[in-house]
Amino acid sequence: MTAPTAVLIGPPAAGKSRIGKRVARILGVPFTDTDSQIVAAHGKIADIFAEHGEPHFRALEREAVRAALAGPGVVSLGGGAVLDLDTQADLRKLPVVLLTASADAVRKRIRGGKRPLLASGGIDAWERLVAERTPIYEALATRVWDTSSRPVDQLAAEIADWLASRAGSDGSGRGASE
Ligand SMILES: Nc1ncnc2c1ncn2[C@@H]1O[C@H](COP(=O)(O)OP(=O)(O)O)[C@@H](O)[C@H]1O
Ligand SMILES: O=C(O)C1=C[C@@H](OP(=O)(O)O)[C@@H](O)[C@H](O)C1
Ligand SMILES: [Mg+2]
Repeated sequence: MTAPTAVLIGPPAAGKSRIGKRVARILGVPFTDTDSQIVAAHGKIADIFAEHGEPHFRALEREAVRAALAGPGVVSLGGGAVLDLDTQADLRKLPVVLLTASADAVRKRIRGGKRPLLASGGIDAWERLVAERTPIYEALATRVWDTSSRPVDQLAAEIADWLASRAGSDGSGRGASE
């Protein structure tokens, strides 16, 4: 059965989409970003929230996550995907990389308005989301990288090295000691 090489989770603007893509390229495996899948099938995330509400977005997201986790390669999730209990159960069987970032680092990264949950509240809203979700992120993480003050290339190389070094260690990729 095909299983993802790794799944990237973490708060909005931690770098999941950008770093995940780079890790996949280094390893020569496919890359799937669940938000991109949703946008391709259903249109812009901000429009989905505005027209149908967050619960509808979460249902579309769960389906995109389920499909992505059934395939190979590196999978980057949206920041709120881990709120879904079925997704939490799925992630317990996989190598999960948690990307974190400080509020100072993220403040510069969240301009542009494509994240509806941050559209009015900015960095304060981000900090509230992170406080609520941190227990879930930490419970699911196999390993954590902080992206606040290191370049994408360096972080991606380290994550790819780590994944390559554990490949085939016990067949699950999840590892015994973490
Ligand atoms: N390590 C990093 N250093 C500086 N900027 C970064 C870093 N990682 C990501 N970014 C930038 O932050 C923004 C959000 O990155 P993105 O990959 O979309 O995050 P996420 O998918 O976690 O929301 C992008 O503009 C990206 O280029
Ligand atoms: O944290 C969240 O609830 C969300 C994060 C976004 O993805 P990124 O984490 O890739 O920004 C996107 O899925 C949507 O705007 C909701
Ligand atoms: Mg993303």
